[in-house]
Amino acid sequence: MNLQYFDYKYSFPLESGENLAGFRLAYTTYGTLNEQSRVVWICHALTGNADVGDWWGGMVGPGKYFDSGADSPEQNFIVCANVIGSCYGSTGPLSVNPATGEPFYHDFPAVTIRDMVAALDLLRQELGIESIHTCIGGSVGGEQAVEWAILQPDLIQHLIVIAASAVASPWCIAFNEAQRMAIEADPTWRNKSDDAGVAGMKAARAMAMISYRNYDTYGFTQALDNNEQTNDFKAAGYQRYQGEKLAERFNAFTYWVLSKVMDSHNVGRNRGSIPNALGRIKARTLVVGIRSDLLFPPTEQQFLARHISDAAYEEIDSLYGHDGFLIEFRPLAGIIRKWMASRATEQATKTEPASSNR
Ligand SMILES: CC(=O)SCCNC(=O)CCNC(=O)[C@H](O)C(C)(C)COP(=O)(O)OP(=O)(O)OC[C@H]1O[C@@H](n2cnc3c(N)ncnc32)[C@H](O)[C@@H]1OP(=O)(O)O
Ligand SMILES: N[C@@H](CCO)C(=O)O
Repeated sequence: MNLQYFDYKYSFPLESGENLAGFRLAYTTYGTLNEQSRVVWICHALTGNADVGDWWGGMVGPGKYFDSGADSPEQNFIVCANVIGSCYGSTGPLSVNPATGEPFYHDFPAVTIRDMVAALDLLRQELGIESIHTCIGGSVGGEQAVEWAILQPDLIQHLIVIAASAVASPWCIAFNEAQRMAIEADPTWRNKSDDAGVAGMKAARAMAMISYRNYDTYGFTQALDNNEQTNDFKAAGYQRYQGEKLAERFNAFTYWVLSKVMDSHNVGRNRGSIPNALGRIKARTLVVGIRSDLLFPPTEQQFLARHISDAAYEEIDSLYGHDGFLIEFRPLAGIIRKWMASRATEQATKTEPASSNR
């Protein structure tokens, strides 16, 4: 992974009214940036990182839809940055608070999707990117992409939003609160140490998996071994394993902060209404829903598409529910390819000189 760092050394105001005395963003780029480049900005989801070629390997890489190879016709320059508040190289709760010389831990300020996007935009300026050909993200990544398209309507030409919403639903907030209650119930949570609340976070991740997947996912992947079984069910082992797996790469402080980021997402805040906010978007937009998504059900993506002026809506099937955006590469790439081709044809038709009937 070609991880690079952007250090912003000035005071960075947050939506909450608090400030960060500067921040760091870890990011990766693929391809070369020049006048011919097509800039593709990929926004990661809740526990993702800047290494998009790893977690979205079916979409990004040689021969994939987002190919940055010198021989590929698109000449993509792909950027993915770890968001503020996260723990993959960017400033977050485990970073040192310059005011105390100690990690922030519980004192990391509340951040929002808009704060994340403001930081991403400073990185964009640092890279000298004036226009983004495609800004794409799933889940919390899709929320960043939508906010960016609202905040800077002339920046993004093509916006692709997968399994995301305009506003956090009460259902989503309830899932997140239950997870935070699990973290709070961990007696180590008030400790000032990197591993505080880790047992609570494992339980939180197990809860979250139920919202990321669904009844059919578990039925298919964790079926009962036999009719005699009364204990040691596969599904139980899976839940515990997913908690352990996250604990190896994440911490409870970051999990807490990012779950609050999810809750506060509302494009309508201070903008009159949600439709008003979405009405500002000028990017040609593709919104993709996943039929089996329990957490961000397709009605939420249909709402986005209805209120964004130049938007198309598509749906995919997936056994994996919400997490389908991380897994269903083939249908996703197919939908995007088809939509991009139709938009290119439309553009070409619009820019062709009017045909003469003389
Ligand atoms: C930095 C980042 O990771 S970005 C954040 C998000 N990234 C991702 O979610 C990656 C996307 N990929 C995936 O979700 C998966 O790899 C899939 C969906 C492609 C495969 O589906 P699944 O096999 O159901 O994957 P899932 O991740 O749910 O579980 C697989 C793991 O659970 C384990 N597992 C499965 N069933 C059980 C069980 N009954 N008991 C214990 N462990 C189990 C598997 O051995 C496997 O372990 P491994 O990850 O160490 O190899
Ligand atoms: N599996 C995803 C779900 C949230 O979109 C993640 O952990 O980021």
